Amino acid sequence: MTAVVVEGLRKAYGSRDVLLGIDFAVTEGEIFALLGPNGAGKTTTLEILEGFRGRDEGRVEVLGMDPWSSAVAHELRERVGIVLQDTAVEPYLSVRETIARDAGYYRAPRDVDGVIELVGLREKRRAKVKDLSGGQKRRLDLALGVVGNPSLLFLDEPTTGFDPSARRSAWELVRDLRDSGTTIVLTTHYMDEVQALADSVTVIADGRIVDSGTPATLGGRDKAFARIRFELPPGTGVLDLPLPTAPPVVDGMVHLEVREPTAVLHSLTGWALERGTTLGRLTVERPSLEDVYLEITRSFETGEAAQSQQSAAVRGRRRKRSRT
Ligand SMILES: Nc1ncnc2c1ncn2[C@@H]1O[C@H](COP(=O)(O)OP(=O)(O)OP(=O)(O)O)[C@@H](O)[C@H]1O
Repeated sequence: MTAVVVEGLRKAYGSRDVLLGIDFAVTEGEIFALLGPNGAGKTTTLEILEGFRGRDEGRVEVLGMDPWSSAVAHELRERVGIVLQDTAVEPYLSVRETIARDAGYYRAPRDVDGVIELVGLREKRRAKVKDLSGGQKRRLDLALGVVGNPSLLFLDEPTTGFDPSARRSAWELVRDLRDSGTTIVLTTHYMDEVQALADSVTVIADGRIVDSGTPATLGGRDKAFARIRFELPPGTGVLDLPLPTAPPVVDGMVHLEVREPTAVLHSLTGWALERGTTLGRLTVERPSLEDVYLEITRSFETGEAAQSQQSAAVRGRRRKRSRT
């Protein structure tokens, strides 16, 4: 089953085309990551899916509904959770009061104390919102996104400002939500977050989809050459190595690139052991998700710095949830 369908989606702000006909689908029960450089059009896409922004062209379905149709606004609010980059909440309410108040807006909310536990704010449940740290405030945002027990959850850069251990807990929470059947659409600039969480990934740049796949296959990562590096054992030369051709040696390290490293490693390590020696500082690496992401988006980065500043400047205005 498909939770979100986007086909031929186009959007312009004035004369500036921002989405140039994008297509993607989110399968029910998966964590779907929408990635792209600053100004690529991710927030615009999310806002269209969330029903905060209209589109110029294309088909958009969220849980089988058109998010821009006012007839479904109530149903969408019941079934879709949203964690924005910064949610406005009453500063003088306590954490528990804030969550309990939001819970009251839903037909079948989660248990308030259960949600507080889930996001790790038990110690802070009586603290006023204004006294929370940045990371604790983001946890509260997360709590407000899930308290309605949504079947689809939008997470816009959910762990920005979290310390490493809070990020791990947030990842666990997101996985738990997915495992309990919630579909999750995530945007983030952290590739380790994508690697840890995403079932599928779509990269958008300059208003177009430029690649999609899983964290393992994006950018042909699974087919990329493996890089093997090791120190040439003392008293040996490259020609002694059990390899068809002599590999390059840079700063005393042998550099090899092979499609499938198992057999090569087997003969190299066997060769070293037979000689009673080792392959010092041996590493085997494939390109990381960050490497392939940077490669995919490299050509789109130029000229985006100015756009990104513009993007930050307009964010405040757009995040007021007005329908435009
Ligand atoms: N309300 C608006 N009016 C005019 N231009 C806008 C508006 N909102 C966004 N833009 C422009 O549309 C482009 C896409 O912006 P968007 O915020 O969707 O990108 P993004 O991928 O979310 O970026 P970031 O990673 O910086 O959050 C940017 O060039 C931005 O300046």
